Amino acid sequence: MKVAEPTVERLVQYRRLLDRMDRDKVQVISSKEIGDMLGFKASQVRKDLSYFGEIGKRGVGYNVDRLLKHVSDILSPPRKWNVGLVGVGRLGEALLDHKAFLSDKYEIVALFDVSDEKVGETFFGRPCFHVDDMPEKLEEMDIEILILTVPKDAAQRCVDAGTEKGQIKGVLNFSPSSVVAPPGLIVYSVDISVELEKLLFYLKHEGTESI
Ligand SMILES: NC(=O)c1ccc[n+]([C@@H]2O[C@H](COP(=O)([O-])OP(=O)(O)OC[C@H]3O[C@@H](n4cnc5c(N)ncnc54)[C@H](O)[C@@H]3O)[C@@H](O)[C@H]2O)c1
Repeated sequence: MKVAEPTVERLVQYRRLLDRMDRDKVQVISSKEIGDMLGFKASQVRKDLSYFGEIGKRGVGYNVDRLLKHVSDILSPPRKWNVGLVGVGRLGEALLDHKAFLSDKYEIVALFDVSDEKVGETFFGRPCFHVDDMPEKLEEMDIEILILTVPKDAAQRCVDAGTEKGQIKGVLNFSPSSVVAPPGLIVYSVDISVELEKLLFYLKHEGTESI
């Protein structure tokens, strides 16, 4: 099923909000309330949530607990993904140290680098291995996702090493370079400067509705 990226981004926001509501013991929530809190139209919320199967009843609202489970199941299967982070530099360490990266859906279990000062060390409780040992370590530690926080020129080599034994399914690429991926591998690139440019665009065209 092909789902547009803005829809997935909204689903992530729904899950965060519902998680908070659930912890606050809120039992029922309407599409209008969700929309008001997140800055979306109620019709958009209803459309997103019904796309994967009807769950709420018109005029009654959604049961928070059920909707949270529904959205969580859509976003990720009920399992925990092991993640490897490649490039333990400024950005890599900042990500490792951030509580936003604590989740029951994924866990960074191993680190990879080329620096003699880092290989063999432990960072925030995770062992750092040499990139040359990546194919074996990924298999051994059942890692299926890579986060790349390496310099631009190193990104392709890391993807190649990561996919050598064919078990990597997804790559979150922070380096400012596009990489060639074998068929079936999902590469998702994140660039804060691109996001800032998008923000500047919307500020320039004030009143343009963001998606
Ligand atoms: N996407 C974003 O918004 C964003 C923001 C900041 C930085 N970046 C990018 O993230 C990357 C890392 O930035 P940084 O400031 O942390 O750099 P850094 O120099 O502090 O860290 C890079 C790390 O990668 C390691 N490394 C180098 N070659 C490697 C290889 N072949 N295999 C494995 N590890 C290798 C280095 O030893 C170092 O530990 C850069 O490409 C930078 O442009 C992206």
